[in-house]
Amino acid sequence: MMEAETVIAIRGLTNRFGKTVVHENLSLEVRRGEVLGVVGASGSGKSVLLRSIVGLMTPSVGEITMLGTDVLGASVAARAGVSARTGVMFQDGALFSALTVRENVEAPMRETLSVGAATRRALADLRIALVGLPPTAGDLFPAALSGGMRKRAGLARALSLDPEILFLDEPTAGLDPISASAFDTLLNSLREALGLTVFLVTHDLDTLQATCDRIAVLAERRVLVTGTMAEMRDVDDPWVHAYFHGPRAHAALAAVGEY
Ligand SMILES: Nc1ncnc2c1ncn2[C@@H]1O[C@H](COP(=O)(O)OP(=O)(O)OP(=O)(O)O)[C@@H](O)[C@H]1O
Repeated sequence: MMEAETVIAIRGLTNRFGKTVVHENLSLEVRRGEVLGVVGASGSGKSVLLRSIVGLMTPSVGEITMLGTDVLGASVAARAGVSARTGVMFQDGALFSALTVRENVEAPMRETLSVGAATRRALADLRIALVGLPPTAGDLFPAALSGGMRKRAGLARALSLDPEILFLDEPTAGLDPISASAFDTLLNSLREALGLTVFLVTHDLDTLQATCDRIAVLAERRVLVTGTMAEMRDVDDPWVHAYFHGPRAHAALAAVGEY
């Protein structure tokens, strides 16, 4: 079998804030087409890792290659070229409250695509339909949306430029279990339809079970272990054991008949 292409390679990453060392010599690879779930205790540096990769912060030390570009050493233009091939959905959706959903989805296009207003609008409406929002949602402001709809709107904006890699920070946090499960289903169908690579930060064991090919555990300032959900159950580490054998893990696995 051919090895899948590596689309993100992180080597020797160190992040510190003053005396706090969040990451030290961290390495991780993400392969094309996979959904990689990133888990770890609160404060283990999941968000800092995501922010380092997408260029929202500059790591103290290390190398990050994304889609073949050394992003930390790249020119602003090269960096922007890589960003245009990725989409990011932040935990609260991070929508502009003064813009409608459609305008939010159009925002990344305005900076990157040289297309007219009508085409931009049509592309935005396609994304809105893709994430399962009704056509009327395009004219609404974020404040008028339910939590689940706001997540979908954030996802539509992350998909604005038809990205190859999608970054999701806690996409199901704050959703009721039915909405969370609907989001997992949506992610699976989009991933299939669009051939996405997904970097997913989550605490949600049901989401890990339902969507991820591989899991990376952040602990001790690095990626302690990577593997499938099943492999995580055999990892000999107190945090990993507690997380993947706790009552919530049992419930998540029981739901799919694996326990
Ligand atoms: N801009 C910053 N300045 C100083 N410290 C920061 C900054 N951003 C993050 N940190 C620190 O880095 C550590 C990791 O934070 P991060 O938000 O990545 O954790 P996390 O794993 O995403 O946690 P959670 O699961 O609670 O969201 C924390 O100790 C945090 O206080």
